[in-house]
Amino acid sequence: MVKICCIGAGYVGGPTMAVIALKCPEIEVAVVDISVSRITAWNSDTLPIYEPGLDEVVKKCRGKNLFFSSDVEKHVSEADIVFVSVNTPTKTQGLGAGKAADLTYWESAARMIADVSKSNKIVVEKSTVPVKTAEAIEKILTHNSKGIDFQILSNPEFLAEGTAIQDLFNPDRVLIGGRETPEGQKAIAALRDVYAHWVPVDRIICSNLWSAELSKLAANAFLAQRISSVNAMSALCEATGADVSQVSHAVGKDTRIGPKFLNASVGFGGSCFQKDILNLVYICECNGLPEVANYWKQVIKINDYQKTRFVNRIVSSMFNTVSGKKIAILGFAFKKDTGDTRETPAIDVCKGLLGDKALLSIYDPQVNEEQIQRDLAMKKFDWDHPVHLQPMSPTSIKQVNVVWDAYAATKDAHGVCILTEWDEFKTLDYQRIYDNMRKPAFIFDGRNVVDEAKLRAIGFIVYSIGKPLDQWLKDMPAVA
Ligand SMILES: NC(=O)c1ccc[n+]([C@@H]2O[C@H](COP(=O)([O-])OP(=O)(O)OC[C@H]3O[C@@H](n4cnc5c(N)ncnc54)[C@H](O)[C@@H]3O)[C@@H](O)[C@H]2O)c1
Ligand SMILES: O=c1ccn([C@@H]2O[C@H](COP(=O)(O)OP(=O)(O)O[C@H]3O[C@H](CO)[C@@H](O)[C@H](O)[C@H]3O)[C@@H](O)[C@H]2O)c(=O)[nH]1
Repeated sequence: MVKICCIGAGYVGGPTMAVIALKCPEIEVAVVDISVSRITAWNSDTLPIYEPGLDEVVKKCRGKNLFFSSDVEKHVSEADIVFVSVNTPTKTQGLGAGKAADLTYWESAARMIADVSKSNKIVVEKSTVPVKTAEAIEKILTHNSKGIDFQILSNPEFLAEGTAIQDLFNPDRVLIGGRETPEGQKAIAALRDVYAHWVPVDRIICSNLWSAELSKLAANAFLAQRISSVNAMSALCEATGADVSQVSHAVGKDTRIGPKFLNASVGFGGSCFQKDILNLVYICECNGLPEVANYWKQVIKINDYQKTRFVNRIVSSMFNTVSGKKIAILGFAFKKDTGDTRETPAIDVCKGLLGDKALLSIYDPQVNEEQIQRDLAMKKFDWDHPVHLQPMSPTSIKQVNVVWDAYAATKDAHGVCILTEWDEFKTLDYQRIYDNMRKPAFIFDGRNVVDEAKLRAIGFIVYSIGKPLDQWLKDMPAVA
């Protein structure tokens, strides 16, 4: 029986391995992690991550050919294929701080693999890593190999959160990079056989190692660039009276451009886009390509601009101060259908409003108070470390109140900000919300989910990203 072990039971390792176990009943899959609490949660009825469809897949395989364990060394030593799906955070100190990927966790996983291995292994990079990481890992493994043969493959993951199971069941492509030697090609074939259990072979792309590593960074940079492009347009739409939804629709109808990923928003979030672009920028700089680095840096700059612009709109339209005013925040996750808050634009918007002394009442159907307080207290990039190594927040922020209902959040509020596109925000009883708010009552829609005309008819002053402005907002221009 082929044995697979995945180091890292996170958003990628957990769902990816659960799907491999489901689709390949004759393969034994073990997912291991240094975080005991994560493993305990994977073995319980409440999984550590919320992802539609994940519970069913885990329930079908857990205890049969899918195991979650904190006995990392045992499972690694027994495996034929070892996936490494650990954190690759942005460095916060030292060379490349604020940009370069911190490979501490990757390196420690590689050294552990070398230490405990007694048989030949294929080691698969699942984490997103800088180009040429495979070479570094190869050096660590071969210098400590005790005669064991290690083949390194790059198999980046393209799943998006909220649709992870769907994406894993039906991927646009699976990418496998390996050495162009006979042994490298044999390793590629072995991994291809695993995916071929359910992925059509024409969607399994094989390449050299460096192309596979770079393709992951490139794909995320292109996706994020589309959002920054449409967000840049949204600012111009507000200035000119154009409507960004109409512009996106018209532009996306061009089959060369396509309609996806053209929704203007308060900014992109999530654990990957910013981190991976910063990593790409650093690699360009290290390779003596400052123009290319600056080109990609702009994608992040526009994203930061969009979040600041949103906060400035709120404050300026509410008579240039939100001090002591209750503002309801609807949605805190970085997108709908996930409880993940990593790099969510809500953190920057909330911090901006708190900086102007607002009182925040936050509601998100999947994010609890402890998480929100941690996020608002944490320093930039600290979130991307194993949970038990993250600094604890010393105190909770008193101006922040977390509630479990949109109506409680909005009661007596001066303004409402929609920061995640949860479906339930489309069908709220906005008349009831308006009746219970202070007047004038404002709605700032950072996701373009509400029907502005209906809300205006109720009496709200409405701001929707990239849409023609109310007279009120035109009269109170925001400083960009
Ligand atoms: N989240 C996504 O949607 C996504 C998608 C594609 C790629 N990625 C990439 O995949 C990687 C993992 O991302 P994630 O979102 O799953 O992160 P995560 O933080 O959810 O999970 C990583 C896990 O690795 C564990 N870990 C760290 N070092 C370890 C070690 N030495 N031994 C055992 N366990 C260890 C941590 O405790 C943690 O549970 C990152 O490189 C990320 O960029 C993420
Ligand atoms: O038109 C759009 C599409 C997305 N977003 C925002 O962009 C962010 C990222 O969304 P999405 O890409 O759907 O989610 P992620 O889970 O971050 O997935 C991205 O990052 C993963 C990690 O690398 C990759 O595997 C995926 O392919 C890539 O889509 C979220 O805040 C979205 O709200 C927009 O603002 N407008």
